[in-house]
Amino acid sequence: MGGGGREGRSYRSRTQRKHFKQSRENVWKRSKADPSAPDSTDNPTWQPFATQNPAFDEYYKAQGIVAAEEWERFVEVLRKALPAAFRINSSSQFCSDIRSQLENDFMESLQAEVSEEGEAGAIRPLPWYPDNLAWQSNFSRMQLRKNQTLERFHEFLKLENEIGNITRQEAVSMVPPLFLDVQPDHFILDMCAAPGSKTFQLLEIIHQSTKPGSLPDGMVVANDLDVQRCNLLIHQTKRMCTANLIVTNHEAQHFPGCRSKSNASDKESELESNISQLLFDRVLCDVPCSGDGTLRKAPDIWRKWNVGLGNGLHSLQVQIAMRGMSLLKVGGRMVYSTCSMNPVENEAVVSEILRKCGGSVELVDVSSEIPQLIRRPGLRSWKIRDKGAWLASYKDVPKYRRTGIIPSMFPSGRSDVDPTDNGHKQENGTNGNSEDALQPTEDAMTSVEDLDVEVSDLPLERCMRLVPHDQNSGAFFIAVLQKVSPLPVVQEKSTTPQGNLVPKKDDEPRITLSNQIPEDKNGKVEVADGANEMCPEGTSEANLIDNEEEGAALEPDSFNACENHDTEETEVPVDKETGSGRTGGKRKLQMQGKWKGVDPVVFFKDETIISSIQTFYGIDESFMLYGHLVTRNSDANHVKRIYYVSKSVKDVLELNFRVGQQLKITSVGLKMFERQTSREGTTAPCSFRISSEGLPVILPYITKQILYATPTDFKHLLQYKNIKFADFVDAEFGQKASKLMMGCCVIVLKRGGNALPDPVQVDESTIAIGCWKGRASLSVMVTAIDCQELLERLLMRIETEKDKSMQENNVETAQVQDLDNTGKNEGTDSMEVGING
Ligand SMILES: C[S@@+](CC[C@H](N)C(=O)[O-])C[C@H]1O[C@@H](n2cnc3c(N)ncnc32)[C@H](O)[C@@H]1O
Repeated sequence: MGGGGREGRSYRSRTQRKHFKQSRENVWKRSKADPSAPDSTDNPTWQPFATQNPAFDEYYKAQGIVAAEEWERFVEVLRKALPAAFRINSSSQFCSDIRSQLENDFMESLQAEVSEEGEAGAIRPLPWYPDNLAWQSNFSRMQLRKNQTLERFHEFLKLENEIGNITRQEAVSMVPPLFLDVQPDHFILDMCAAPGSKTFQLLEIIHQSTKPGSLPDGMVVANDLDVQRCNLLIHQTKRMCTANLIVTNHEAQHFPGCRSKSNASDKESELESNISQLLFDRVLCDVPCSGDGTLRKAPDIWRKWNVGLGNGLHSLQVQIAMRGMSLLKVGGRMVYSTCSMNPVENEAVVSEILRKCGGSVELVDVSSEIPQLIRRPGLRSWKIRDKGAWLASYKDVPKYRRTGIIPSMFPSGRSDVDPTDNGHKQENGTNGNSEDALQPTEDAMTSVEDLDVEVSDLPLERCMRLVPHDQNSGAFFIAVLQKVSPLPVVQEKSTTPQGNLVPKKDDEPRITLSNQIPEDKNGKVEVADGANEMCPEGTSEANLIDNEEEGAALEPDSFNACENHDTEETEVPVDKETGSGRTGGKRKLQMQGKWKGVDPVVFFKDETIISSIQTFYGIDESFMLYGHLVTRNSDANHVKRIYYVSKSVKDVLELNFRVGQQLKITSVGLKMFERQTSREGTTAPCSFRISSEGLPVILPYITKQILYATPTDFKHLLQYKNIKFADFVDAEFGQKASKLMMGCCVIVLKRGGNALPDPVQVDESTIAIGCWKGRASLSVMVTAIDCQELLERLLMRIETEKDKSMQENNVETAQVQDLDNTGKNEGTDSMEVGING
C-alpha cells in the first residue's frame, strides 16, 4: 500500500500558485450547499434543502446496503453536514512543520475550546491515513469565527490552503489511491481525473522517496473528458511542481493505446525509448457516477435523486472500466471507485468486468490492507428498479425497456430470455428512459419482498462500501482488480441485451455490443487504435484556448496569457511583451497539430539557448537538459517558457509522436525557464530565468549565480523584496551579490555553522529562492503570499532551533536572536527600522 511516507521525500516548490489562487474556490468560505451554514438564517428567502426522498429510502432499504436496524442511524448521519477534511501535502517542504503544528499546537488548544463548551470533537488525524497526513475538523464555520483560538486555526487553514500546503478533500475520496499500491516507478493512468484530488495524491506517492534534484521513474497520465474540469485539475496539480505528469482530454472509454508499429525507420527512436505501447502499471478508474455518497456535502442531491441516475450510468461505467483493464499491464492493479452507494454502479460493474475478462482479472481481497478503515463487504445480491417496478433478473425486463435495462445490471449478468417473451412484470406503454416514479406504488413495495433475487457467484464481498455512520464520513465504493493474464479474445457478443450469442467473424471489428469496447487486433490485449478518434463533443476550439490560457502547465505561447503573471509573480521590473508574434492583437495563429485548438508539444532543442542557460548557471552536466525540454512553440526565438519533463514523460511524448499524436495533451511538464522580457532582462547575459517551480529540481546542479544568505538577510529579502547591495547586514554577502552577473540568481538560506560547502549542498530542508541581480540591488522573484508563508515558517523553525542554538552558545545564536527581534517588527513598513531593529 502506498501512502505519504515521512522520510526521504524530495520537497517540491511552494510557488506557482497565482493561477491556482485565482481560480480555486476558497473552500474555507461558506458553501451555498452547506445546510448547516449558520448565516443562512440572516437571509429570509433562504430555505433549507430537503433532506429526504421517498424513492431514495425505498431503493436503498430494499437493496439492504445497511441492516434494517441501522437504517435510522444511517439516514440521520446522511442528513448531517460533512465534517471538513484536509490532507497535508506530503510533497510540501513544510509538511512536517504543518503536521507538528496540528499535533502539538492546534490539537491541544482546540480541544480546550471543545471541552469548555461541551461540544464533541475538535480536530483529529484520520486513523487510517498514513503518517497523520489527513485530518478531520468538526468545527462549523460559525465556531471557527467565534473565538480567538478558533480564529487562528481558521486563518491557518485559509493560508495553507491558498498556498497549497494543505488540500481540502473529502475523507473517503482519499481512500482509492491508497489501495492502488503505487510505487515510484509506476506508470499510472487516472482515467477520470478532474478536479484532481486523487491525481495529486498519486503524484505525492510517486515523488515520496525521490531525493532532491532527482525525479521518480514513474509518471501519471491524468485524463478527463471535460475541458473546464481539466483546468481545475491542472490548477490542482500545478502545486505539485512535477515533471512526471501528462494531462489529457479524452473520453476515457476510448483512451488511445498509442501502439507503435515498429519498422526500420523507428529503430533510432526505439533505441532511445523503451516503450512501444502505452500500458500502465496502475489504473485509477474513478468513474462518473450518480454521487449519492456525497449527499452530506451536496444536499441538493436529495431533491434530484432518482433510480434512473444510476441505471443510466452503468453502461458508461463498464465501458470506462473495460478500457482501463485493456490499458493495464499484466500483473497490474486497477482500482474501480465511485462516490455512489448504488449496486448497479458498483457491484454490477465489477461483476461485468470479471465476466468479460474471464479468469484474466481477479477481484483482490484487500481486507488486510488499511485495517483501521471501517468498510462493509460488497453485495452479492441486488435488484433493479425501473419505471416503478422491481426487477430480479433480466427476464423480468419488459421488451420495450431492454435497451435501457441490460443484463449486466443484474447479479448473474445472464441474458437468457425467451425471445417470444415480452417481459411479464408490466407494460405501461411509455418508452421513456429511466426516470423513476416519484412515489413508489403499494404493489412495487409488496413485490420487492417476493422477488426471487439473483445471487452472484463472484466474490463480490471483496469489494468495499464505506458508509457514513461508520466513521462520520461520506460514502464511497472501492474495488481492487488485478490483471493476472492477457485479456481473452472476445469471440462472442457475450451479454447482448437480446442474449443472442453471435460468433465473431475475423474481418469484423471486435466489439462487444453491451459495452462497445473496441478490441485489439491480436486479441490478446484489447487496446483501441485511437488514431481515428475525433475531438469529443464539447471540446470546441474556443474552449481549449480558454483552457490553456487559464492554466495549462505547458501553455501555448499565447501572449495575453502571461503578462500579468510576470508582473505579479515577480518584483523584478518586467516590461510588457513586445508583441512580436501577435496577429492583430489577437492570439497568434496556432500551429497545425492533430488536435484542433491544442498546440502540439514539441521538444526544445535550440543548442544556443540551452548552452547559454547551462553556462550562465553553471548547470552540472549530470543534469539532463537535452531531450527533456519541451515547449508549445517550434520557433525558438519566440519561446517564452521552457518546460522540463522526466524520462518517463519524455518516453511517452516520443511514443506519441511515433503514433501520430494520438494523445490530446492539455498540459505537460514543469515550468523550468522563463524568458525575461524586461529591459534589464534583455540585456542580461542569459535571457532565461529559472522559474520558482523548477528551482527545487535544478537547484542541486547549479554552480554559478548562487549564494548563501544569513537568516537575517534572507528574512529581509522576503520582507522588503528589494535590497540595495550596501544595505545587507552581512556586508560580505552584499559584496558577493554585487559581483554576480546581471540576471537571475539563487539565494540559499544559510543554516548551521559558518563552514559552507562550495558548491552549495542541497537537502530536504534547503530553502532557496530565485532573485534578480540588478544594477544596484537584489530583488526577490517570489509571490507575496509565498514570501509571507516562508517568513512564518522560518520564524517557527527558528523558534524551535533557538533553544538548541542558545545551548551551544555559538555565533549562530546571535543571528537567531537578531532574526527573532526583527520578527517582532513584522508590522513595520520601514526597511531601515527592520534592519536596524
Ligand atoms: C467522480 S469525478 C472524478 C473525481 C476525480 N477522480 C478526483 O478525485 O478529483 C468523474 C469525472 O469523470 C469525468 N468524465 C465524465 N465522463 C467521462 C468520460 N467518458 N471519460 C473521461 N472522463 C469522464 C467528469 O468530467 C468528472 O470530472
